[in-house]
Amino acid sequence: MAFPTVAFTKATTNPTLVILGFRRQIIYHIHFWALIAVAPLVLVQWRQDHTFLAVLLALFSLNSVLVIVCLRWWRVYFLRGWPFVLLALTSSAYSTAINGHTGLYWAYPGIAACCFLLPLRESTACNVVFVAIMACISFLTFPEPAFWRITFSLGLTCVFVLVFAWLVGRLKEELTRLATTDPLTGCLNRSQLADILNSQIQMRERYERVSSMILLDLDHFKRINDRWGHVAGDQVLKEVAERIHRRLRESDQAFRIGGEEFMLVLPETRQKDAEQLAQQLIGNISAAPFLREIQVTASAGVTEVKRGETWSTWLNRADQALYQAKLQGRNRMVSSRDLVNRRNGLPTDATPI
Ligand SMILES: Nc1nc2c(ncn2[C@@H]2O[C@H](COP(=O)(O)OP(=O)(O)OP(=O)(O)O)[C@@H](O)[C@H]2O)c(=O)[nH]1
Repeated sequence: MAFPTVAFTKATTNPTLVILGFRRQIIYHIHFWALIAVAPLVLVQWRQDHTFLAVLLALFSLNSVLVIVCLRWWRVYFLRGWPFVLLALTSSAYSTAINGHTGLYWAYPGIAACCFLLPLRESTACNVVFVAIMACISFLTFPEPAFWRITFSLGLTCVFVLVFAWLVGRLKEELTRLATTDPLTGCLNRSQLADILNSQIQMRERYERVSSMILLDLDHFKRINDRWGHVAGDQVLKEVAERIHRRLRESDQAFRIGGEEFMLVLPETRQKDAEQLAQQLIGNISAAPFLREIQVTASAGVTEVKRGETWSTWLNRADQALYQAKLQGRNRMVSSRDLVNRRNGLPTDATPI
């Protein structure tokens, strides 16, 4: 049987968006199948003169339709799972109180859905309260042996599904980490580069917040590989990343965007401060040899984001500055301001380290 699938994300290479797409699929399917199962019961309960229960189930079905429509046509989910959980658990508790076993059966899928719709802490709290309420109702409704069986089986279902949901959450985090970081250096890879640069551009457009970028490239890295071997080259890259991370702020982000090329995104940092940081990083890299004997230098291009530019033009300006640093003899930083000054015939302060 073919499941009703919905394209919740356009084809994307951003792992965070892919995960979000899967989450929406889960939410969609839970609401879709619950609607099919519960909608006919509105009529059944209405006919049995259980008006309050019929109203609860009608509200539940209405909420499911709303969520399905929002997800399918607008790809948004703003209800955060609470209406589903509250209506499902209240209906099954109330139905158990008036219908006995026929209501109780709905408690099990209700518990499972709760674990996937709410964050872990909220679903744990919600399920603990629900099992306690169901224990009270079954104590009053069923003989004592049945009360114990119901309470333990509901509790065990809770534990199983919570453990499963927790593991799925861990798996999701781990997959995101693996998909967004470079395994050698631990820096971010290119997968989220456009999103992160775009968010800095938006901060510039909306709130006049200034961000800067440093492109840092190791000099003559091919020679290091040729002379010391690829394994040593890998070790150098790893240590360069460590030296970079040691110097960065918590809010800064370091990407490895090519073999020996790093990109640093510095929120709330003006060009002048970014230039200083680039000089310090280049100094740190050349100051002490790697693996005790490998002398490494690096060149950098620095630029601040401008109003109205796209992330690719911003990156392009940094790239041109880096190119100039290489042309001017390497082991130095060139600022994009210098390029503009040079074009206008003004003095530049490209700084050899
Ligand atoms: N060990 C190692 N080497 C890599 C890795 N990725 C790329 N490289 C090497 O990095 C070198 C880059 O060489 P080039 O692009 O010519 O740059 P370069 O020698 O640093 O010269 P300039 O950038 O012009 O100073 C190549 O030899 C690649 O094989 C990696 O993950 N590990």
